[in-house]
Amino acid sequence: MAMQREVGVGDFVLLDKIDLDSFMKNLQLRFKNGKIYTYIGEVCVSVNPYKTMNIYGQDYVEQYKGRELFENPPHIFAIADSSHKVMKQQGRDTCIVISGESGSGKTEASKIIMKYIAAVTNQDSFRNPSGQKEIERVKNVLIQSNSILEAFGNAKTNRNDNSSRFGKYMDIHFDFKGDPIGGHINKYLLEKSRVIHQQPGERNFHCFYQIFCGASDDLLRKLKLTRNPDNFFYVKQGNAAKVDTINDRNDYREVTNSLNTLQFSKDDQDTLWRVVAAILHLGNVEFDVDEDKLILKKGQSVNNVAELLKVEKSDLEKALCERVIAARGDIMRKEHTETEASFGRDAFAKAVYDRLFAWIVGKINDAIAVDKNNYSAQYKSSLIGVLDIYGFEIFDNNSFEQFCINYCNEKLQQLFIELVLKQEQEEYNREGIAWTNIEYFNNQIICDLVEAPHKGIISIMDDACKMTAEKVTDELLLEAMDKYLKGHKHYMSRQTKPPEKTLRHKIDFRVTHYAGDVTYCIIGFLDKNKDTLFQDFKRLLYNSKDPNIKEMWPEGAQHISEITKRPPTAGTLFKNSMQALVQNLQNKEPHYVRCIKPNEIKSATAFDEERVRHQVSYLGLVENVRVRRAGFAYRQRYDRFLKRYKMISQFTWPNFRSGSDKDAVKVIMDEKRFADDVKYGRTKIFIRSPKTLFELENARNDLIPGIVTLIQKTWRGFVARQQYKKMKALLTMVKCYRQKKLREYISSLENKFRRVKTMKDYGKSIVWPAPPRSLLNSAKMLRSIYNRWRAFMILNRIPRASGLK
Ligand SMILES: Nc1ncnc2c1ncn2[C@@H]1O[C@H](COP(=O)(O)OP(=O)(O)OP(=O)(O)O)[C@@H](O)[C@H]1O
Repeated sequence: MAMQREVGVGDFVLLDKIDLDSFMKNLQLRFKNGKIYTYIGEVCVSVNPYKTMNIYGQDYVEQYKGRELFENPPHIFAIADSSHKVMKQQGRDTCIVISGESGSGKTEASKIIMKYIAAVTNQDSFRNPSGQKEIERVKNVLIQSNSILEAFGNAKTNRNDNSSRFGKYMDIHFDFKGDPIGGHINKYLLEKSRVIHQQPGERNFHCFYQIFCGASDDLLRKLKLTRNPDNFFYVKQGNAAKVDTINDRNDYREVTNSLNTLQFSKDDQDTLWRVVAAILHLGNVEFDVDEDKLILKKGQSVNNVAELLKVEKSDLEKALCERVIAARGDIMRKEHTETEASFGRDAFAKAVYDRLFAWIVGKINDAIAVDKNNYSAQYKSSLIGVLDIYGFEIFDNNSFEQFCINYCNEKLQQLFIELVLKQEQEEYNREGIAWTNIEYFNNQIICDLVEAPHKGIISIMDDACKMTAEKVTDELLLEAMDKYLKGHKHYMSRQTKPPEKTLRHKIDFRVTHYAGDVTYCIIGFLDKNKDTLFQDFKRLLYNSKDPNIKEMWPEGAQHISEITKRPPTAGTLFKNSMQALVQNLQNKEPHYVRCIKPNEIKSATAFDEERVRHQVSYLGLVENVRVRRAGFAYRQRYDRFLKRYKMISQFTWPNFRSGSDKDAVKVIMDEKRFADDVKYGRTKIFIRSPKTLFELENARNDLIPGIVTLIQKTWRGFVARQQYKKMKALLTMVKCYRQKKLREYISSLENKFRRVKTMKDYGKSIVWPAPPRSLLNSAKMLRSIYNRWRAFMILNRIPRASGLK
């Protein structure tokens, strides 16, 4: 809560005015000053710094470990720590939802969170070294799974060199001590169209290039590949086919290491690269028409595909050129047109890759699953879910994919608002403070527009897909949508609203999302929703001699007569997965990281105001501030509040002795005349306006120098007194020591010289003991006294008169 020393405000809730302009001003000010994190209550807004920040080291881990959010400047570590703390202390499942557009830093954020959790766990390892090893293994496996997922699920796009082309939800399971013991990954909507087509300047998935740079000559030979990707149609269209030799080679090595760590067997790895190579060869399969008959152009590609997928070449050729259809109960084969054949080949390539990716995720899940033998059910475990999912997308041309992604955002936003409101209301209830009803945007109406049974867009699309294939077109689908949705507040097309000239006739429709209007082009919706893959391909792969490939295509086992059974459409599958995701998240204590991309040029300094403004709107951030604030800008527990501000009243400084913490807080607020701006809950104080808090902070800051001087003075006095005491004690010790040594010396002399008078030589033969250093002078004096005495005794023996003779 050190907001005074912050740049701008560290929490948007403390803005004087809640509107987009004030929000932007604060965000920009903080970004320019290197503050990339800002809170909205417990939500962390993160702006991609596009440079290495020195804020993730061990020193920062120590600073944030076990601390409350308000104790330190805003940081993503604080969100990770809070999530881990709730999970560990209250045994509740938590989740961290990370959202933002492509390149805004979601994946980096999820990696930072995972590394933080790895850094703060498994710390009492000395008690149980074998347990420690297992936890270290789990952490390592969880982190290494990233490089595999990135190789197969990420690609270079025009917006991000390492863009995740799928949504990811990862559960990390913890034991009762809060140490990670395993995990599970769910993937959503892999952008499989990238396998067959890339925009200019973009690349296919990384693995397609890694293989050319990293694989040994021997492996390349087995995969029937040359080192040059330009020979393969599926990787060269983006004009970015040029591999980044060093990076791709290093990444290949890293992936191979990770595959080994995650226990992908040699056979598994063999399957994996064979399938990737098969797709590359499939892209080179071409068709021709010879005397009205569809034929495959001559070349090695089909042979290569068949060999790599371990299927019969003749079966593959058949599947590429014709399909089985059921007509009035009869099973017949129908030859493709050339267009159908190319479409079928591409659908095949996409589906094979999609299944491969799903299989990889499944294998990773096997490797990171909680070991039930090690952690028996009696140990209650909790989890943290990390959701790294695509943000709202609006392009010049929006298609089925953007439609799904935006629907996903709509649902998550709805969930977010619901959960924040629920949390707020619960807190108000607990504290006995009356809830102020606030107006907020209800996304449910848009979610319904998409997902409602019978009259939602997905349902209308499904109905269209069920109609006899030949007759239905995208145009007819749009007509059906117009018919059912005409008059809906959030839907329009040129047909339902003719004056809307920006919409193209029979091509466009527009949805008013919470983040703004998005125009979708209907062309391709039907095909993408149907996601047709001819049954022949499924059977072909089910009959592969490679058991891994067979395992990827279980539905190929269906009997030929079952072909008319329609699999669920892409839209319905996505809708179901979103509904399951939301249901899953609903049961968890949520934490949010909202990522923002400051510019399009990957610059560490540029702040493209217009682009950021859009993102702030798409993420609904100003709405978040309004809901979070719900009448009160700030709230805090009495004990913590008192600890921070007790110095500003003479009645509470240094200690308040006439009542509870709440009474003390009341005394402060009354004395400073803030009583009208606050409400007193059962355990917390609620402050309405940020101004009050700033004034409290100012008062505190004015007093701090005096207090610091006082503390320094007291401390210095204390230290000096301690030193004085120590010195005195030391002198006494020295004195005692010297006296002791003297006593010892004297007594040894006494012993030696006791009978000196009776000795003939008066003790000349006596060896003097070495004196202690501190008595060197005294010893010298004693010796000279003795010498004089001895001389006297000798002279005394001589009669006085003898010398006179
Ligand atoms: N905290 C950070 N510190 C330094 N650089 C960062 C940080 N966050 C993001 N970046 C930079 O921005 C790039 C894009 O980030 P990231 O891949 O996480 O975006 P994303 O939101 O996951 O995008 P996509 O949706 O396309 O996958 C990173 O490769 C990295 O260079």
